Amino acid sequence: MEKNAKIYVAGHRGLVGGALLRALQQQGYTNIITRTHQELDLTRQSEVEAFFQSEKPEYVFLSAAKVGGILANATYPADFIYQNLAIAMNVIHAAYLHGVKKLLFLGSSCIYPKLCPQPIKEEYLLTSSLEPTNEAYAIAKIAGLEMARFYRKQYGVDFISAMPTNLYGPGDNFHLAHSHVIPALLRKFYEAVREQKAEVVVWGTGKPRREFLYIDDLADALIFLMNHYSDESHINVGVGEDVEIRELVEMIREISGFSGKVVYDTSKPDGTPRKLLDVSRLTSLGWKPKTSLREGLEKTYAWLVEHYDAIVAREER
Ligand SMILES: NC(=O)C1=CN([C@@H]2O[C@H](COP(=O)(O)OP(=O)(O)OC[C@H]3O[C@@H](n4cnc5c(N)ncnc54)[C@H](OP(=O)(O)O)[C@@H]3O)[C@@H](O)[C@H]2O)C=CC1
Ligand SMILES: C[C@H]1O[C@H](OP(=O)(O)OP(=O)(O)OC[C@H]2O[C@@H](n3cnc4c(=O)[nH]c(N)nc43)[C@H](O)[C@@H]2O)[C@@H](O)[C@@H](O)C1=O
Repeated sequence: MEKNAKIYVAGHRGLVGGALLRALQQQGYTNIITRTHQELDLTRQSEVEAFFQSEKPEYVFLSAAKVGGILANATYPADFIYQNLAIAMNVIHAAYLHGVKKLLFLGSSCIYPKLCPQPIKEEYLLTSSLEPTNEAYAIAKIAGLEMARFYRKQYGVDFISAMPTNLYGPGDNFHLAHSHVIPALLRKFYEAVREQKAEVVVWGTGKPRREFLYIDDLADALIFLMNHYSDESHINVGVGEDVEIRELVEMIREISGFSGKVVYDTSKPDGTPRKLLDVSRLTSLGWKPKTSLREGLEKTYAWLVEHYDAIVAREER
């Protein structure tokens, strides 16, 4: 990407899009275009085509999506499949129609089978059944990455797909019911300390393992891929190591200073037992993450403490 190239970051107010915007600006990219969800609903085909027709972006990071944690995915499967299919279909097709030089589509490690061999290589896609709690979202994301691949095959366009592991960091969604595990637990422990609660409730058995990538490292990886990767296969983006949810809980408990009881609510789903990505394809290109889990959690906790009142006020509106 040339420093003055016209770059569209879709979903720039989200966790990923926000970090991408910061990283692109820091790296000296000067011509970035954005639209809020309210200004441009990417599920509306004619609006998306009109936007591409008038703006003619050269590069597109497709980081807009309907996103949520395990419970949101399991509770609203129709919303997850409809919105994510529509966004992928509309943006990828409009990018082809309007001559976008390169597009990066974002999926997620949940596209792989529930009981996949570990660590998960890119080629394990579609080799057995999906995890039921996020099947609808995974099917939409698989459709998106396959669409990018088929457009490359038929039309010769440079569309690539990245599959990140679970992400976290400043600017995440901290909603107690709809968010992912790290923002939910950071908030639960912070509130327990602040309100002197006796216990913190963690969902599931605590036995599943998850791999976590800090959001600024992801943004750096995505810009790296836009500049250095061009292949029909999607590519995994992660750190190559994972932790048990119980270990994560202990780290967050320590950071928060909470000394009460931790209770596991086993009526809540565990989800897939493990989804550790094989990141050798990415590391062999010369990219690796910089932020340890402990450091990333500390930074995100500090961010939450600073923004807690604003987060609560926004939820109450
Ligand atoms: N968070 C994670 O752990 C992971 C995320 N990913 C992928 O990264 C991408 C971004 O996720 P993340 O940043 O976490 O998600 P967020 O929910 O933080 O952000 C998504 C953004 O997309 C926007 N958006 C949603 N629907 C529409 C729409 N119809 N039209 C226009 N804009 C829309 C949202 O705007 P608004 O809020 O106004 O609706 C929001 O700004 C997704 O593709 C996801 O699959 C992959 C792996 C893990
Ligand atoms: C990124 C990824 O994210 C989702 O999949 P997930 O990895 O299962 O996501 P999660 O972060 O919500 O949970 C991870 C683990 O943590 C446990 N857990 C404990 N306590 C809380 C808790 O308080 N909140 C949440 N959300 N989880 C908790 C929880 O029970 C589970 O065992 C999908 O949206 C999927 O589509 C996707 O792409």
